[in-house]
Amino acid sequence: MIKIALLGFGTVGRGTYEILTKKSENIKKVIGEEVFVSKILKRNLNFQSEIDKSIFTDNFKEIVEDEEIKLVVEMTGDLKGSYGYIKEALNAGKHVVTANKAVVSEYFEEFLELAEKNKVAFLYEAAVAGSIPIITPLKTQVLINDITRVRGILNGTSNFLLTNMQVRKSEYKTILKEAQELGYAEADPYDDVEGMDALRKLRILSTIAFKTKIRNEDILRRGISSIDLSDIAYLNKKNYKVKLIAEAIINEGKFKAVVEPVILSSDDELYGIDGSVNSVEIFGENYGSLVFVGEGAGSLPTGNAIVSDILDALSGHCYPILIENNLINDNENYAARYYVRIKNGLDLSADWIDFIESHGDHVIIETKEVKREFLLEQLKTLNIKEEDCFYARLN
Ligand SMILES: NC(=O)C1=CN([C@@H]2O[C@H](COP(=O)(O)OP(=O)(O)OC[C@H]3O[C@@H](n4cnc5c(N)ncnc54)[C@H](OP(=O)(O)O)[C@@H]3O)[C@@H](O)[C@H]2O)C=CC1
Ligand SMILES: N[C@@H](CC=O)C(=O)O
Repeated sequence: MIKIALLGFGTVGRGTYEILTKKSENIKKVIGEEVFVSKILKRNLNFQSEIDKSIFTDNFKEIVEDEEIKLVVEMTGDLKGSYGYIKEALNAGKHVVTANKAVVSEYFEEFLELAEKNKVAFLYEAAVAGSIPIITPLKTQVLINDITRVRGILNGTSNFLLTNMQVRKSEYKTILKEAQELGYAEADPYDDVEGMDALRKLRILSTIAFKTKIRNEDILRRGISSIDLSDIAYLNKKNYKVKLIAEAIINEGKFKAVVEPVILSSDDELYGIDGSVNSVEIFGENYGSLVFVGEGAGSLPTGNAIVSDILDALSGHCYPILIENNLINDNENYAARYYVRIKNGLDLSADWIDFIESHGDHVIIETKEVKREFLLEQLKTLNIKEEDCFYARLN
């Protein structure tokens, strides 16, 4: 019997436990032994449980000091706590599997080094794009294929929000509440709607894909919280959709990386990716693009990615990642055409504007191709706060 411990028993922890229990016979066949959850860490032990309460603990020492526990699954979402748990578990010679993109994106290289030093696996498939197996195939792809671009919808909550605003014409706040109730959103949904969560996932994906260290602070970010139903109605009329897109691209030793709302026409690969579904496209020299699609959040979808990692860690099926490039950040040259919605009544005769249309108390602008920084400067000059306007890249 192989003993493992779960840290956290919320949306993801419960999904993981359910799959491990339901599929225990298959898992035993592959691993050769029963994989048994012997401890579950929680902060609050005063709760109703359908499973034996004696396996719950609020004391991490009971897990890290138990030599029989070979693998720890971190699913707490707490940045500070999880950093300590993961570090201690790796140093204690235990494999670690996590769903926590906040901690992975912050301490990625440190955890990889610790895992290597202690000869254990450190796996994080569930931290990027929920159910989609992307990390594992990407690690293989980079060995045989130069990846030049990664692009995707990496946050289920914001996609659920944008889809439902468009389809049901419901208000932003109503749908965000639903996403929270469905267990899609982060503890602080700011991370979802302001693009932080997608940025962390892009940091992990692009670091692996481009074999270079791309940090959270190397990525430009703009969220969707200032969108309103007037933007959706305007875009809908033109048969466009807006999506929060994460994209990183390399060109001649330089990279650009951004998370921002993008307006898509119906011929775009990501146009039909709706609800809490995510999609990742990778572009490689041996093919045009590979597209991965699947549920981006939720209990069983994420639990599925966790259990896949548990199987890989226990059976030794883990490729390392390579960091061998030193690409230069070229975000200052990031340029695009933008849709901008701002209040009416401003003096807007400017040569960066391609098209302008008045809609009651606001105007809609389509810009010429401008540097992103230039657009932000123009908005500042016009005295427009970021939260008082909505802008999105025109694809
Ligand atoms: N929800 C989703 O769809 C997805 C989530 N993730 C990631 O998975 C992780 C977990 O998310 P989710 O399951 O939704 O979160 P939940 O809030 O539903 O559950 C968190 C669990 O962790 C426990 N916990 C929190 N902090 C600590 C701590 N310091 N020490 C011990 N236990 C702690 C909580 O215990 P208690 O209740 O006792 O406080 C709770 O059981 C996060 O990193 C999230 O980003 C990744 C992909 C998808
Ligand atoms: N909050 C995240 C959960 C999965 O990573 C999301 O909405 O995508």
